[in-house]
Amino acid sequence: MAISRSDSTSLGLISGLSLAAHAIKSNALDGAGSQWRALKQDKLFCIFLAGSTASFAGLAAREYLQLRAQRAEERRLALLRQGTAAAHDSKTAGKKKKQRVDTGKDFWKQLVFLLRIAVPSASGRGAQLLAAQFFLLVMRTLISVKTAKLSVYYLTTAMSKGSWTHWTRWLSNFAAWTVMGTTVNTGLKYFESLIALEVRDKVTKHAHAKYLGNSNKFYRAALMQRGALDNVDQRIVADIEAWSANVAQLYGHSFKPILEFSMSLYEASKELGYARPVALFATQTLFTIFMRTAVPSLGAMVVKEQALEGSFRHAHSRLVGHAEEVAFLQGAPTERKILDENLKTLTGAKGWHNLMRARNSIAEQFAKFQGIFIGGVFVHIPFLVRNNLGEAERIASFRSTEELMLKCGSNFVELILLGKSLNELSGYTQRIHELLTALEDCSGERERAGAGAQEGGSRAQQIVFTGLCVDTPEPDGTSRTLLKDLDLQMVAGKNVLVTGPNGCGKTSLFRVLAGLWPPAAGTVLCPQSELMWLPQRPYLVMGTLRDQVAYPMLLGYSKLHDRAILECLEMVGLTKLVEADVGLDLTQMEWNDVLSGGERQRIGFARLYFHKPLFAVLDEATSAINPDEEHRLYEKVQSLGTTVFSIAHRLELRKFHQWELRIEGDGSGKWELEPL
Ligand SMILES: Nc1ncnc2c1ncn2[C@@H]1O[C@H](COP(=O)(O)OP(=O)(O)OP(=O)(O)O)[C@@H](O)[C@H]1O
Repeated sequence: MAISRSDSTSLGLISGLSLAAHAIKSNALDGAGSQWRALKQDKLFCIFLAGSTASFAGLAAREYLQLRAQRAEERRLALLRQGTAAAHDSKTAGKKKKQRVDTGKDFWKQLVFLLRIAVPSASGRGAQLLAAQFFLLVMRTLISVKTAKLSVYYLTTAMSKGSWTHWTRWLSNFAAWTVMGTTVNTGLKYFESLIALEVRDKVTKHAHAKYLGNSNKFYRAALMQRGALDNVDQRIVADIEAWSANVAQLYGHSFKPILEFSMSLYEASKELGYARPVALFATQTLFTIFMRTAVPSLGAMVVKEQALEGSFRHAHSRLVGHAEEVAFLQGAPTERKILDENLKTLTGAKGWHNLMRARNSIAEQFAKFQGIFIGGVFVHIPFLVRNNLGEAERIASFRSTEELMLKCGSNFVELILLGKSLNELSGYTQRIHELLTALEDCSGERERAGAGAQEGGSRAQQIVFTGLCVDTPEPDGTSRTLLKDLDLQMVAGKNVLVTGPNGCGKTSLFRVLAGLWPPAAGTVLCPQSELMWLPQRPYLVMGTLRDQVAYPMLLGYSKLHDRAILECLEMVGLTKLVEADVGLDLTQMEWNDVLSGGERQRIGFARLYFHKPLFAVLDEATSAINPDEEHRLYEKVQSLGTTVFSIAHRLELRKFHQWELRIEGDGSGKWELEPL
């Protein structure tokens, strides 16, 4: 390694370039000719060159034409569906609403917001993992930079001089590198997966806390589309996972190139000085900036793809959820068509984006190869013109310097490509940020301002509606009046039967009572913890038979309340479900699939008997049960001291109630209360 710095850098940058230009000019014909001769001699190479060029260009062109036609067809159908005027409106509204997904100021703000959730403290597990990863990253850089130069130098010297001493040095260097490199690389991969998992865990739990925390936000976000969120499940399950993996990867892949670049540059500058490398990277930066202007935003593509993935997944889960109804109606062909349509839209969009990405890739590859080309010119020239070195020394010095410059160059390209990864990340970041902020305020103005259902205190023994108005909650302002100025006081022991035509607002009244819908006006006083709702199709939780009865308590395999639960099952005539060997531990993958409609309603009553609330809303809760059994179930409710609101169309139920609240359902919000 005997080249002194003054030797190597004595050739000026401009004079070096002019020497290179002169050499290219006088040898250009020879260069092209040698390429042509090489091609002519290698027929196999020519066949594969022609084949790969034709298949890439041909297939990409066919894809382009097909996808363009499909997109045009989709636009035409959208216009037909919405009507030209509506389509125009939505198009302009879409334009207005369309947010630019890029790596600007908003992205960084959102990213910091999410990272604070993922790594909440400097001493937590997340921070510890990041610190450990940092040590490994620096270690890998040290190994790769320090050993690369030595390794290439020893090997080239060994080969050019036929020196066993240098070859043995290379061998021991390589052996040490292999052991350290394997350990460090494995550690890096392992820590990256741990970081991704930790980040996912933290952000998902945060989303769960918002989604399933107080005030039933999951109901408002998922069912009532508050916050205009599409596919909340997709965002929580898939987007957070992809975002976490991207963040973990980006952390590792941003440190490495920065460190390796600076260290390789420092080492290479000992041979080349700084002027050439700086000129090289300045050219490459300018070239990349120029190419960038032509490529589309990856973030926007990610946003669209994830939304379409969510819709496709949603279409599948709807089929799973309604498998029996679809099977009875023999709707399989229709469902298949719906699913295939969803898939076509998804693959169409992804195919189009892949074409855009290919365009992107051409720009990147160009940036990379021109870097190698210009780098080559800068690094080769000083060694080409230097005559004061022996052959072996010249080759060894050149190879080790070239190796460092190549490392330097590839890290520089990696740094520039970080922009692309950040761009992809911005898509996920936007979707998750949207989710969290929408959940934060999906209660909406009216919910926050409205009186809602007020907790009446643990000792309150009554439910009081005062001047209550109930409207349908249409977010676009087209709500209808269901109930107006309802004044009703419900005291213990006085059951109320709520009647009226379909869609008049019977269930809606109790949605307001439970605090799911805000009242349009008036107030509701209700001991929420003493109120239970039995719908027509009771919800069955994933878990044991005991969990079905104890819900919302989740007992799992605890036998603490087994006696009470068995009694409740006996009262509703469901002891047949308790199998001798497993008892209440019986677990089903999906309870809805194994219980009949009547059995599910009986589980609802068993739940009511188990919890013994002061008040219960029975919403068509006995519609699948025969009248004799219905009678027995109602008597039991009364004997437990639970006062009920019943919504029912069957007149036989009147005898269990003291009052009837009749809702007109003619849009005026009128109602009548009569003693029975
Ligand atoms: N999430 C919702 N968003 C907007 N409107 C809704 C929503 N849920 C129900 N509605 C509307 O509110 C009205 C009252 O519904 P509700 O379920 O209270 O009727 P109901 O009197 O219980 O009817 P039924 O006897 O058929 O069960 C219906 O017209 C329905 O379309």
